[in-house]
Amino acid sequence: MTPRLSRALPGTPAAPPVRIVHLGVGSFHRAHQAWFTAHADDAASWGIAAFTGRRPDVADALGPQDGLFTLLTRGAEGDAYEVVGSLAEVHPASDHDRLLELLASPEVALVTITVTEVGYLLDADGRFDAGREVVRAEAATLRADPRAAVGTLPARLVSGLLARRAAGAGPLTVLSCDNLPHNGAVTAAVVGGLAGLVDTTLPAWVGANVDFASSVVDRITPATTDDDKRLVERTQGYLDEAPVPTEPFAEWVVSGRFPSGRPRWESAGATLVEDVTPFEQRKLWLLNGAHSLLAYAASARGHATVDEAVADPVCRAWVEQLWDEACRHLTLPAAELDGYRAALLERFANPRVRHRLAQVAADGSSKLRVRVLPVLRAERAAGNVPAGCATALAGWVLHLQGVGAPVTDPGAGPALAAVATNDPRAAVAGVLDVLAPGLGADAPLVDAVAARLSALRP
Ligand SMILES: NC(=O)c1ccc[n+]([C@@H]2O[C@H](COP(=O)([O-])OP(=O)(O)OC[C@H]3O[C@@H](n4cnc5c(N)ncnc54)[C@H](O)[C@@H]3O)[C@@H](O)[C@H]2O)c1
Ligand SMILES: O=P(O)(O)OC[C@@H](O)[C@@H](O)[C@H](O)[C@H](O)CO
Repeated sequence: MTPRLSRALPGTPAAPPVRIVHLGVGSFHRAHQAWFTAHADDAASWGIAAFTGRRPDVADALGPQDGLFTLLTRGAEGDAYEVVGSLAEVHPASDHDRLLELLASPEVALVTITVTEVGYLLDADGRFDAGREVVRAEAATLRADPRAAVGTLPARLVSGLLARRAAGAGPLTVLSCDNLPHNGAVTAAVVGGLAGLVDTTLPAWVGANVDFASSVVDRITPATTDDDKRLVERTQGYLDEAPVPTEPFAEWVVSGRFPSGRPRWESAGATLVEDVTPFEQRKLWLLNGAHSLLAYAASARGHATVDEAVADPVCRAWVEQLWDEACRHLTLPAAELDGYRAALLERFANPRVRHRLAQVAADGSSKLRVRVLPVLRAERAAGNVPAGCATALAGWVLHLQGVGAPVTDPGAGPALAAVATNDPRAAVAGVLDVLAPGLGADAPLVDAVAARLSALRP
């Protein structure tokens, strides 16, 4: 019988002591932060206790494997396999007591996060949505009992910080690794916002003790398939219920103070900077902007994966158009941007990554605000009507109308209501207003998006 991957198998790495807590252990955390941590030259001192974001699936799969998983790195020419050992513990989100115990320990220096854009509970303007029912309910729960089990990211962090303050466990860094602009400041704002609703003395303690670091993260990591599991079993001779396919490229640009220390991630290739903004805009506007454009507009043309889409000259021209628009507003040197674009096209074209457009398409109502709207606003301020942005937005309208990738977006209610009309201009104006109140009154923009909508409709 094929053995299950675990630390009992010969040659597998030992579990390092836990000094990092991660919230939201999906595929990306394992391909990125867990991999960088395992490759740092002080990896033996930095173990991760990882918690799922909501459902227990990943903890159920990784528990019997002692946190080990196979990273399946899919180069254009072939695969490489590596057992990653930095996850020392894996817990379901429901194991709140363990989260509090860890955050109350002075050994724990860092909390890292990947809970998707939606997990931060932001409103349309990107601010903490303190008016939500779930926020009010979890604030009341924590006021009544600071150790009570809570489920949202802000509430889990606030209850953990209350436990840390009570234990006198010292300062801590909270490091967001989600695709959000200013992810450190956003995390500080959501934690500060909820902290004030729970205990009026907590925001000052947080201000003095918690370092909200920022990072730009990059590694294209599609969801695991059953084929990936079979491939690992066939080639590696063990069963892994949770291998992670990813691409060879990996980038991490980090800015923070790290008062209680951190792994030497730079020894594994990460870049430590004072300000992540130029890298953040480059990545979100070029890589993620193009991804979202393709997820909607290329899936409407019948494409299923990113590599198929960029092999289609029509889709590739849309991407180049969007990139020309974005590059007019990026501050990095032109030669660097040209190199970045060329490398991106190569990464997108990797036929073995099989990144499904339907996966990228999820949660468009949150993603488009940070990936496409900033470029659109900059272009309109410069007097341009950007055709690439218009294609991305027209693709989203079409997607909401049921064409192309399916809609998986709990926040799409108002946009779905806006597109339920036979009048293309009204649908476009309604969607633009949902994305940014007032944008639907921009007649030249509405005309451009409506024209693209007619052109894209199959
Ligand atoms: N996959 C990639 O290529 C990639 C690359 C760069 C950055 N990221 C970032 O990582 C995030 C996760 O990507 P992934 O590939 O690991 O996805 P995944 O589906 O494998 O994991 C998502 C994780 O987020 C949690 N989550 C989802 N919605 C949540 C919510 N509302 N509240 C709390 N937790 C929630 C899930 O429980 C899970 O732990 C992305 O949304 C993005 O911000 C991903
Ligand atoms: O992970 P999401 O859902 O935020 O976005 C889907 C992709 O655009 C994204 O995961 C990219 O592959 C990634 O940002 C590359 O580093």
